[in-house]
Amino acid sequence: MSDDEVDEDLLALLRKSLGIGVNNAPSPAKTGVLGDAEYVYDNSTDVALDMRGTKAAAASVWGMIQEKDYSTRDWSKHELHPKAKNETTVDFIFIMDLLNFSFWSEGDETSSKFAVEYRGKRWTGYWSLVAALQRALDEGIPITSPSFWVDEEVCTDVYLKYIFRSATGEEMPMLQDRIYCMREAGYVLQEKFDGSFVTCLDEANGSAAALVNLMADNFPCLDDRHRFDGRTVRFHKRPQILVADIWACFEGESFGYFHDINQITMFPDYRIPQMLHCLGCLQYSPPLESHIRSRKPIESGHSWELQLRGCSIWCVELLRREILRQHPGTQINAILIDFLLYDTVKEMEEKGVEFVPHHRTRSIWY
Ligand SMILES: Nc1nc2c(c(CN[C@H]3C=C[C@H](O)[C@@H]3O)cn2[C@@H]2O[C@H](COP(=O)(O)O)[C@@H](O)[C@H]2O)c(=O)[nH]1
Repeated sequence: MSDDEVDEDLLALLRKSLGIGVNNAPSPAKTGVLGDAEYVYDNSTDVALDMRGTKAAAASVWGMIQEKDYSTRDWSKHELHPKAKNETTVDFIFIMDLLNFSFWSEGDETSSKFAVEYRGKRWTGYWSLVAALQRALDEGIPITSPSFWVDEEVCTDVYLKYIFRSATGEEMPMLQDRIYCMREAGYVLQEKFDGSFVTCLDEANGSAAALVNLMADNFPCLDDRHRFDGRTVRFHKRPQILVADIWACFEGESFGYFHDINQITMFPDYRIPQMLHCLGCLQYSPPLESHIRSRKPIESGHSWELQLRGCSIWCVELLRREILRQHPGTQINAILIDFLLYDTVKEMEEKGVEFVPHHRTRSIWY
């Protein structure tokens, strides 16, 4: 723990013991990830939100939701997403989101990036992961079983390299880190949760926030927290998208029931900030914009990266509030806005739309 972390905790302890500031404890909405995102937004110097752009974007996001009749049902419509509403699908989503990070290629867009051949198609990005998992299951490999991940006799690194083999000359980015995540998560599930993620769901007892915290507290490779401007900020992108994927897949029923699902925020990755900039919601300072346009890397934990992630979370929260203001009573949350933005940016990319590039931070957090 660094010095200023100790000071902060000591201060909190002192305040509590003196009864100072207790009654102005942060409102429920301001604790957790959303509160941390707002703190980053309030203290950002290289990323800003354009209020006019955000207002206009709220109208177009609402229009897209209406036009597509977008809902949790869309999750299962994706060709590669599992369809069965049972425990095997929960296991699939766990390994999928455990490894759901960093698919962008070091090369420029023309180079042959990592791709997985499956069902006669070449899948890239996030879909390359989903395709590799489905392909492994088709080949009779128990890729969703934690007991397989920890059996280093059978599930060797070489075997995993085969399982995640590429259809191009470029291997899966951060493969060794992914293998490490599988081993670590496998041991944690075996030692603490009877070898199954369903036990974690049971322990969370229908609370999305409890499940996110349980994952961040027990799975170090999911504990997506960083130091920003003298404070620890939590983004917890993969625990949150895991909860969201289960909620959407099961359409809020059975394993997907969470009474507090609306506490889940946007998932700060590298795609949505790009889309929010394209929509005119996010603005970059000239040095940051030129850095991103020239595809230069930004180190994990750098202030620029944390500003991009934190301001994106806060931006989607403002989009959600604006949609609710324009259309009171509508059933919309940060998850559906996020999913829609991701799918839209991928559709636009398919159509060859030119974007300002996404930022390039190599990390296991997203
Ligand atoms: N914020 C957010 N980030 C998302 C997704 C998804 C896919 N979710 C599916 C489930 C429901 C939705 O309808 C989607 O069909 C992947 N990612 C992240 O993007 C990056 C991959 O980008 P690219 O290399 O271009 O595929 C990587 O960090 C990955 O973790 C999302 O939905 N939201």
